[in-house]
Amino acid sequence: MVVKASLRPVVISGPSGTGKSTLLKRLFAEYPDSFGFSVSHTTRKPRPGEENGIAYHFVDKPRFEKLIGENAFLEHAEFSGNYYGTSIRSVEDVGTKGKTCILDIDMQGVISVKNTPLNARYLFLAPPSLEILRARLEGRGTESPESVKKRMDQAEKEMAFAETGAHDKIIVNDDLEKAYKDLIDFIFEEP
Ligand SMILES: Nc1ncnc2c1ncn2[C@@H]1O[C@H](COP(=O)(O)OP(=O)(O)OP(=O)(O)O)[C@@H](O)[C@H]1O
Repeated sequence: MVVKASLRPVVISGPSGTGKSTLLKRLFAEYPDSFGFSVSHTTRKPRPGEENGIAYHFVDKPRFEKLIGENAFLEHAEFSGNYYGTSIRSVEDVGTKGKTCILDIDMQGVISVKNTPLNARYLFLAPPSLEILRARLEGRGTESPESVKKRMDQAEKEMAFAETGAHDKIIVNDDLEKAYKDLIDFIFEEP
C-alpha cells in the first residue's frame, strides 16, 4: 500500500552536515513509493547506463541557456564546464506521478522556490548547536579543513535565515529517532 502525503512539494534545508541526507535516506527506504526527487537538467554527456529523463534530462548548451532565459530553473550552476539545474517543471512532474517531491536545497533555493507557484512546504533542519555541527562535519570524514570552514560560515547564514520565520517548521536534529519522528509528523500532517 502506498502511504500518501500531500502532493505539495516539501523543501528541506539546513546547514551542511545537519543530517538532511541521513533522514531522507531513511524516509525513502521506509516509503519508497510515496516520495521522489526531481530529475535535474545537465549539459554533461550521459555516462553508460544513464537514461535520459531518469538520471538527468540531458540537453545541449543552447537549450539549457534558453531555459535559463525562460526562468525555467529554481536553481542552476556550472561545475567543470557543464551546467546543472533543477527546473520548476521537473518538480511538478513528481507530483503529477502521484509522489510528493522532496527538495533538498540551500537558502538561495528556498528563496527561489518561494518565487514560484509551486506552493511548497518548508522545513528547516537545525543542528543542536554550531559546535555539534562542526563535530558532525569533521566526523563525517568527507570534508577538508577549508571545506569545514566554508560550510560553517554558510551555516551561520542559514541559521540567521531560519530566524526570519521563512519556514513552516524547524526540527532540531539532536536525537536522530526524535528528529525522524518529527519529520514524519510534518510530512504526513497534511492529507
Ligand atoms: N542526530 C544525529 N546525531 C549524531 N550524528 C548525526 C545525527 N544526524 C546525522 N548525523 C551524522 O552527521 C553527519 C552529517 O549528516 P548528513 O550527511 O546527513 O548531513 P547533510 O545535512 O545531508 O549534509 P550535506 O548538506 O553536506 O549533504 C553524518 O556523519 C551523520 O551520520
